[in-house]
Amino acid sequence: MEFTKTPGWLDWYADPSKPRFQLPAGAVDAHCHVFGPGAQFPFAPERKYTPCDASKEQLFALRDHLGFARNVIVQATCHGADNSALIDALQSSGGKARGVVTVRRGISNDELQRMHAAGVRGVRFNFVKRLVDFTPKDELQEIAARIAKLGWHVVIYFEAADLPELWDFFTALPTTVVVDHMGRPDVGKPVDGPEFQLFLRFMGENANVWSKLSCPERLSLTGPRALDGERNAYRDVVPFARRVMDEFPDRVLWGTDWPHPNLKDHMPDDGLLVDFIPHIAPTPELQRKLLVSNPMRLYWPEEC
Ligand SMILES: O=C(O)c1cc(C(=O)O)oc(=O)c1
Repeated sequence: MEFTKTPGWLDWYADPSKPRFQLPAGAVDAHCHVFGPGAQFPFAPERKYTPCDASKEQLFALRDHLGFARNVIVQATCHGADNSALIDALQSSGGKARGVVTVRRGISNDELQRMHAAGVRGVRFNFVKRLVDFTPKDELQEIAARIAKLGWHVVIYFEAADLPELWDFFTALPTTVVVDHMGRPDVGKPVDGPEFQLFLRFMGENANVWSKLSCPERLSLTGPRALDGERNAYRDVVPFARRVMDEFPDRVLWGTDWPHPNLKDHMPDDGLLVDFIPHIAPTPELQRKLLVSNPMRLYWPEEC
C-alpha cells in the first residue's frame, strides 16, 4: 500500500551527532516508536496523521549510535490497535526491546499471552484529542483489569489541562501508571503554579504513578532548539523535569520519542537531545536511576 505523508510532516533527523554526554552502561531509551514501513505494516484507517516510515532497523541503528543498550517501543497512534509493526520489532531485537501496545476490549487472552511472550509489558491509554477518538472509560477499565493479571502497567498520555477531569479514572487504575511526557505541562506557566502543582500532587499522592521526563522538544516554548551543536537546549523545560526528578527519583524514565511524531517547528538532532539529560539528572546516581535502574525494574524485572 502507498501512503502520502500528512502535509508539512517533518521527517526524523537523518544524521544525528554523537552525544557528548556518555550514557551509563545499560541505558534504556524508554519511549520510542516504529512507523511501518507502511508498505509492510500499513497505517491504521482511523489514524489522525500519516507519518514517514521509521523502521525497526533504523531505530536499532539509532540506539547503537547514541549508546543506548535497550528500547521500550510504544505503540504509535498512526497504527491504531494493530500492533504488528511493534511486535515484529520486539521479535527482531534479540531481547533488547520491550513494548507497550494499544488494544481493544475484544482482544483474546491468547493474543495477550502471545504479546507477553514477544516482550509486551504495558498498554497505552491515550486522551490527546488530536491523536485518537474517544474510548469509553468502562472499556479501558476492563482492559486494565485484564492486563493487571499479566503484571503489565498502563501508560497514559494526556494534556495538563485535562488532568482534573481524568483524576478519578487515573487514580482508580489497578496497576503501575506511567505518564507520557510529564503530562504535557504548559512550560509558559510557573513551575509552582496550580497546573504543575496538581501534577506533582498526582504523583505525590499515588505511589504507583511514574513519569517520563521526555519530549523537551515538544514542550519548549523558547528553546533553544537541539540543533547546530546546541548542548544546552530547551532551558524552559528544565525546571519542570528537574522538579519531578528531585521529588520522585525512583519513578522517572527517559526516552528519545524518536521518530518524533507531529513536530511542527523543527526536528531535533537526537544526539543533542541526549545531551539534554544531564541538565535534568545532574549526578551519576540520578542518571543511573533515570536511565538504567528505573526502566529495568519496570521492563526487565527478572534481571534486577
Ligand atoms: O504528541 C504527539 O503527537 C505524540 C504522538 C504519539 C503517537 O501518535 O503515538 O506519541 C507520542 O508520544 C506523542
